Amino acid sequence: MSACDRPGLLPMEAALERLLALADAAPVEQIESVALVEADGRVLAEPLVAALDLPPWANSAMDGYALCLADWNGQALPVSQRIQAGSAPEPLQPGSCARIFTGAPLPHGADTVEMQENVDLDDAGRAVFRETLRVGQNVRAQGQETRRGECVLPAGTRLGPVELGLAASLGVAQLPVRRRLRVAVLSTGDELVEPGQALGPGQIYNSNRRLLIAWLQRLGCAVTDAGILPDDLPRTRAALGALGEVDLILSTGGVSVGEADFLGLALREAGELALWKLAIKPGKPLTFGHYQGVPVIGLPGNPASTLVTFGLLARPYMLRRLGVQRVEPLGFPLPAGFTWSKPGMRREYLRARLEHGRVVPYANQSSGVLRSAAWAEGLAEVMEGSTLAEGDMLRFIPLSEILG
Ligand SMILES: Nc1nc2c(c(=O)[nH]1)N[C@H]1C(S)=C(S)[C@@H](COP(=O)(O)OP(=O)(O)OC[C@H]3O[C@@H](n4cnc5c(N)ncnc54)[C@H](O)[C@@H]3O)O[C@H]1N2
Ligand code: MOO
Ligand SMILES: [Mg+2]
Repeated sequence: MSACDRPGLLPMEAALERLLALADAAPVEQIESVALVEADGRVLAEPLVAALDLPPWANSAMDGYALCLADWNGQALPVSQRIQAGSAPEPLQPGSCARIFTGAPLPHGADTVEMQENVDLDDAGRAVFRETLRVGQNVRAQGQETRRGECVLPAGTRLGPVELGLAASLGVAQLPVRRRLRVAVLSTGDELVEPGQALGPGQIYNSNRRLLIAWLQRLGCAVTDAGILPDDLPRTRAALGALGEVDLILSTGGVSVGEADFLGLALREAGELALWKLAIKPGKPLTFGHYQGVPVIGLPGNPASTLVTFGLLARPYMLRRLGVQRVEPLGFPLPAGFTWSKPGMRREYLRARLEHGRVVPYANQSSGVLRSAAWAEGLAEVMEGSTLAEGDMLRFIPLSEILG
C-alpha cells in the first residue's frame, strides 16, 4: 500500500494544491503605496515599468580615454577635456581624446574607451594607444540594460534587496504593494508557559509562538499575538470568535486525535473543517478550516512539525494570497550521506545539513526536537515508499529558502 492508497492520508502535492486553490479564491486585493525603505519583503501589486532608459546615457565602463575610433589615424591624440562621473561633458573636439572615468558620460562624438593601463602619455601630454582598439569597447550604451517602457518586475514579485535596488536604479521612490496579510497567532495547550516565567509541574515553555511570530514578521505580515489558549472547547470557540479582522488564524497544537485537541473540534463544530491528515512526517495532523469565514490553519503542536508545515504549506498559502505565483521552495538535488532502509508511508522532511558534499540528518528526528532545526541547514526530502543508499540523490531544501 502506498501513502496515496492509505485511507485518510493526503499526499503533499494534493495538500498544497488544495491550499493554493483556497488561497487563489481569497486574494488580498488592497494595494498601498510604500516607500522603498518600507518595501522589503512586500509583494509588488502592479508591474514595474521603466520610465527611463538604463543607463540613461552612454557612459564609460573604465577609467581611461574616450575617442572617436572612426576618425582616428593611429597617432597620439591630445587630451581635450577631463570628464568625471556626475559631470556634463562638452562634445569631443575632432582629432582629440578625452580623459574619462568609470561611470562618466561619454562626450558626444566619442564611441570608444581605452583603459588607462593601455595608454601612455608622451612628453607633450598626448595619449598614445598601445593596443588595437575595437569600436564601442568599454562603452555602456544608453538603454543597454533596460529600455523605457519595458516591464522589469511583474506584479506578484516578492520584493527583496535586489528588486528594491532595481526600482531605485529607475528612480522609483514608492511602490504599489499588496497590503500586509493580517495573521493572528494562537498557541494552544494547558502545558504552555511563556519564557521568563517559572515552570510548574508538567509545563513546558511556548516555543512555537516566538518561532512563528518572528517568521511572520519576516514575511511582512501584520501579526496579532493572541497568546496561549487553554485546552478547553468553550474557550477555544470564544478565542477564535474574538480575533477581530484578520486574514488568517494560525494556531499550533490541538489538532490531533487526543481528547484535549480542541482546535479541530471547534472547527468541525462550526461546520468548517476542510482538512486533512497529510502523508508527511513531521506534520501529519495539519488542519485547515474556517471559523466564521476566517481561514484557519492549525499547525501540529510539535515544534519541528510546526516548522515543516509552516514552511512548506502555510507559507506558500500566505504568499499566494498576496499574489505571488511561485511559492514553493525549489531546493536542489544532493547526494545522501546516509542510508534509509525502511520505506515510510509518509514523505519525510529530515532536518539535515551538508557534510563533505553529502546530506546528513540530525541524529534525533523526533518532531518535538526543535534543536534539530537549529543544527540543520535544510530539509532533506525522503519520498514516501522509498529507500536510499549512500550517494543516492534527494532534494535538499535550504532553510534559508523558506525562512523569510
Ligand atoms: N493517537 C495519536 N496520537 C497522536 C497522533 C496520532 O496520529 N494518533 N499524531 C501525533 C502527531 S504526528 C503529532 S504532530 C501530534 C500533533 O498534536 P497536536 O497538533 O494536537 O498538538 P498537541 O497535542 O497540542 O501538542 C503536541 C506536542 O507539541 C507540544 N507543543 C504544543 N504546542 C507547543 C508550543 N506552542 N510550544 C512548544 N511545544 C508545544 C505539546 O506539548 C506536545 O508535546 O500528535 C501526535 N499524537
Ligand atoms: O506528524 Mo507528527 O508532526 O510527526 O509529530
Ligand atoms: Mg494533541
